[in-house]
Amino acid sequence: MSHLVLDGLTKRFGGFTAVDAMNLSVERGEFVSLLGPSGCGKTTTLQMIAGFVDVDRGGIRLDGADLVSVAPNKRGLGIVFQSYALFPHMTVAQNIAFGLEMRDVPKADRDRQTLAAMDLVGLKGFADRYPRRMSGGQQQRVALARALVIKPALLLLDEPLSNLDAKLREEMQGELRQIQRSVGTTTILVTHDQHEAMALSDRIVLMNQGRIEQIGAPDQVYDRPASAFVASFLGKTNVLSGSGDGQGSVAIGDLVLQLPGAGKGPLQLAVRPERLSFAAVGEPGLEARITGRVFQGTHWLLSAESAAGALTLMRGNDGAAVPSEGETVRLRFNAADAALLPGGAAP
Ligand SMILES: Nc1ncnc2c1ncn2[C@@H]1O[C@H](COP(=O)(O)OP(=O)(O)OP(=O)(O)O)[C@@H](O)[C@H]1O
Repeated sequence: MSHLVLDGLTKRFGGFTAVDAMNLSVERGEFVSLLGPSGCGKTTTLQMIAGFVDVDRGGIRLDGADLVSVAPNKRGLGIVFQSYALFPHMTVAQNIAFGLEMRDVPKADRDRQTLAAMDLVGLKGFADRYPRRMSGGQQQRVALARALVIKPALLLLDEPLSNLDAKLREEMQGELRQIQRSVGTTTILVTHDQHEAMALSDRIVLMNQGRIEQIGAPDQVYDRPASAFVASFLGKTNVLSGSGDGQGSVAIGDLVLQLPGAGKGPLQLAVRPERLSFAAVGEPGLEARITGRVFQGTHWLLSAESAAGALTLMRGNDGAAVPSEGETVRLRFNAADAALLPGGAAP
């Protein structure tokens, strides 16, 4: 049985549907991210799981038992928000121990569990510190320890790292993942940051306008986007126009690829910039004119125009010549690196 199940979960605000019949099953110990643009319904979904927003239709089940009818404070969930929401008048240890106190855990056990939680998040020795004398990263560790110390059935994280600067955020991502693995708590993260979702998650739920566009492991949604929306939201991608012969052959310029499942007539393919390379002399390719190039340290990002559409490609900074603006190149890619987008293929 899945640990957490959302079954046709729906939320409306007036006439507006913020979350539209969402179905999702999360396994025990899984780290799942809800990812999508602002306003797509991520936070509303998380808030329904937490019990802070009422469910209009559909169900939420934890270990098979209905969660919707359980009061928010009885759901036994650990929650960390973007704002640390620590009690300013309490020390780190008091902040962390608060949930245990509410649950009438005896003092000796409380102290032991609080110390263990501080250790877990790397805050050993901070017991008597007050939150205002701590950095943002440290405060967020306290919030995480406070959420985990009650051994929650689920850990709900709403943009927990977005107040931190880029370098610290990256460090904390690694730590958060490690901590989650070591405690094994089923975790749902809300984020609009694709890199964060890819770095942390076992699976990503890509949302758009209250609906799920795709669910899959990070490499799966990145490499095999199910829609043009997913392809463009998750990293840079090229949407190229081609034409199918109805028998699995697709022509993109002079390049002909075998793509089983491709229909007849005009269609669209998503190809990542890093999967485009230059065709060898005499090899068929898609002709493209370089329109710009930007140096990024480890690589160059080149923009180009072709008959199949505008595109972006990458060249590693490995000493090889990089074409200049105005130059014409011929590009190729493998059929395995192209994702056929729905809607583009005529029957
Ligand atoms: N209490 C409310 N009353 C009316 N509309 C609401 C309410 N809460 C959310 N909404 C609307 O529902 C939609 C989904 O909001 P939600 O906060 O879930 O999006 P989100 O994906 O988490 O976005 P963000 O990343 O900006 O937080 C938005 O259009 C929002 O304006």
